[in-house]
Amino acid sequence: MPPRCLGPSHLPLAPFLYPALFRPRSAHPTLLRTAISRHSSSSSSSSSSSSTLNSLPESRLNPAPDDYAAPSFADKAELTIYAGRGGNGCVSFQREAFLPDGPPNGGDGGIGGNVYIQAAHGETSLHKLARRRFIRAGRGKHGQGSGKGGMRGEDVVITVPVGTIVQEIERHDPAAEEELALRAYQALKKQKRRELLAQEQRDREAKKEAEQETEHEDELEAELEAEEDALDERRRKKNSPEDDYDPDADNPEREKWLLYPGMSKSEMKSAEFPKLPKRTRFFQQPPPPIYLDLSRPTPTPILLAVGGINGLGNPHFTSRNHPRPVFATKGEEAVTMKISLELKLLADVGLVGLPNAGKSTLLRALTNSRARVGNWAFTTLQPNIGTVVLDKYSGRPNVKARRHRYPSSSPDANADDSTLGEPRTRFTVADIPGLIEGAHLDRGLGIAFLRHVERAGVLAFVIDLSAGSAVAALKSLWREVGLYAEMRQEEERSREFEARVDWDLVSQASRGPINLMGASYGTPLPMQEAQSRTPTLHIAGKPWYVVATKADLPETRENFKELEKYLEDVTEGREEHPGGVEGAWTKSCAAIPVSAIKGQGVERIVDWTVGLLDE
Ligand SMILES: Nc1nc2c(ncn2[C@@H]2O[C@H](COP(=O)(O)OP(=O)(O)OP(=O)(O)O)[C@@H](O)[C@H]2O)c(=O)[nH]1
Ligand SMILES: [Mg+2]
Repeated sequence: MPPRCLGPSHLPLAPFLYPALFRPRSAHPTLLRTAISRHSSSSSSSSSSSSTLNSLPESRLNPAPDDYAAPSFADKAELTIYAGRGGNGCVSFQREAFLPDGPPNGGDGGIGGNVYIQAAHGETSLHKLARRRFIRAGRGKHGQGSGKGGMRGEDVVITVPVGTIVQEIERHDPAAEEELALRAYQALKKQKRRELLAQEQRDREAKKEAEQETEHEDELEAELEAEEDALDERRRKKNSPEDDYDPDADNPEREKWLLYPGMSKSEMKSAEFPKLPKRTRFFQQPPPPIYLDLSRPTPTPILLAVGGINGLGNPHFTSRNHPRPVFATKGEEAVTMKISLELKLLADVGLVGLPNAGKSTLLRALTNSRARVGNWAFTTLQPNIGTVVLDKYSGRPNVKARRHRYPSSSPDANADDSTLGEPRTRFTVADIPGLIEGAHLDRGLGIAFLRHVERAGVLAFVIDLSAGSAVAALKSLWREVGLYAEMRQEEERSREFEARVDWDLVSQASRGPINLMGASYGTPLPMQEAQSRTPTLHIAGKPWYVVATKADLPETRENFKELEKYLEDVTEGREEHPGGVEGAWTKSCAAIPVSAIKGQGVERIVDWTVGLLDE
């Protein structure tokens, strides 16, 4: 269905909104009435006082410079996460009256807690996580006497906003390191044994030769000499550092044992341990590097770092050789990981414009936002998100919409169940700081904020009709956006990380936390692959339109006419796309004249946007 926009006949607007220039589309009277009543009530309610900045009365849409709400916001955070280590096993024996040598009854330690991550609606910023910096899961408690097992360490779930990208920076996995140390030790041991055997062989051969060469007369003398030599040799070997080598002394496995408290050092040194039982973690640690693109709410938490294995109590080691084992095993150290979180807000519409174009005023006019407005460049320093409510819960939605889908989801992927198939009741609008020429080179407030509109379903270019040629402004904005998109694509291509979330599997998993690398989930599917396949055009492939704002100001009409003519040419193919991108979306390029400060014309934006989102 084509985007809908209200025709001039339905709009009791001032002549500066050029109704004759606006292309007629199907109208939606219900929406119109509510939208108009909302804005007229909001502007009339506060028309008594007057603003110091312009001649218009102070209102919600023309607020005083200090009338704004600035919620805390951070779109980047770096966290160090610590999974909990496992609790130690306990060495203990039953003691009772008339039972001096009771059986072993040491309890097992508790398993360490895991660290998970989950994307949820409702979260909009990473500032709390950025302040925390460290996240620790609970450690498993040690086992106790009388067979008491230690408590399991508490799991931690990191909740992030939908649209967060998680990247692993570094990790320390003691279990993997231990495994390496053990392998190195076994290789060394093998080599030593081989050397010893070779030495013995050589000695035997030398002795044999000496025996053959010796004459009968001095046989006795030679034998004595040989014996002396052998004795010397043995003495020399004994004093040599090589002979000090005790194959078991630096066995890394010894480190894993825990001995009965109060045992002397020599006892500890001479203690003989059985073979360590082979144990695996209950959850498998996802292999490095982790890369997650949480562009949809995750129904269940995703595992990041696995807690350590618990130690075993001494009853596990009772055997014929060790009827009263005075040892237990220690709990395993757990994974430590450094991750970076980057939030790309997921709004349906992204407002892109030069500084002071009127983006924040437009956001205020469209939504209940209290974004800061000021007559100077870079009033907005952080992205603002507002929600346009279409359904007033008065029975049926004001705008009939089909399905609400996430813009970044691939067509065949299952979206979050809670939002699929529902009529559209709202959409979100992101207002970002203004862009200046060279923004893609990080000039002005730079590209840092362009990523917030990168994922929007629709782009709205907000252009100030009173500030020079609107066509030139549009071209310059598209140039910046296009160059940014190019840079992002380069980045994506050279990215070595592979995403590892299989969203289909994630949505199938009905309950319990997700272990991405668990055997039951099979080979992980690189989600990024699915995503990078679709947006070859990246931002240029998205539907867009122009909001020509400040239309109430004098002498803006010609500028708008020129803009509209230009956009018509772009739609018809007579002019190339303003960003010069081949194959970019030019299906129905429209310019909507508005006076955001008076709340006039903004309802057209709502209707047009819904049309584009549902296209
Ligand atoms: N006359 C008129 N003035 C407007 C309109 N919209 C915004 N303004 C004024 O333009 C100035 C800038 O508005 P903002 O909404 O702060 O502009 P912005 O694009 O968010 O600016 P930055 O955040 O700095 O990029 C303010 O003084 C507004 O009152 C409009 O429709 N008509
Ligand atoms: Mg602003």
